[in-house]
Amino acid sequence: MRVAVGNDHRGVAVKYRVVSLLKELGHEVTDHGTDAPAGCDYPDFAFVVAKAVAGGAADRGILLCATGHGMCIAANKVRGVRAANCRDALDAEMSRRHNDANVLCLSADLIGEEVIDRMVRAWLTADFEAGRHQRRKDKITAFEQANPLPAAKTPPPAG
Ligand SMILES: O=C(CO)[C@H](O)[C@H](O)[C@H](O)COP(=O)(O)O
Repeated sequence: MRVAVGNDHRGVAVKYRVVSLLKELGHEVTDHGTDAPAGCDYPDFAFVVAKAVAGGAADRGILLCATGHGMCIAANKVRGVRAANCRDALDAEMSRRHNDANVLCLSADLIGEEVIDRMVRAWLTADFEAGRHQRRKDKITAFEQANPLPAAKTPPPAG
């Protein structure tokens, strides 16, 4: 799978671990995150990854910040993105099975490394169940199409 990854300054170390795991699992990774410890702004990275997924340049996205909340809020502003901020492997798996989440948001501060590994593995292997969940997903898509947000502009360089 082609996986776009993004992070702010709080997610640098965990990003390296996630990128390494993704490569080990055979995925093609594009790292859109910062490598610098200097404070920066999570929306700059969330929008790049979300647009890569929504536009088809990536199959999935993974975003990391201190809690995952900021990344998740920002990513879900991009039409076609279904970002889920998850805390454990079952949570991540359910975001795929019921919600067809295409972006996984992770907390770099609140989740242990081993749990993050399990989450990434579970999220990448779980399939959308469709069925009744397809109807609900379709309602979200229809809402997005009826209430379009303005297209996100390319964010300025971080820093
Ligand atoms: O948006 C967030 C929290 O809801 C992200 O986790 C950010 O990483 C965090 O807010 C950054 O905080 P900092 O004090 O500027 O490092």
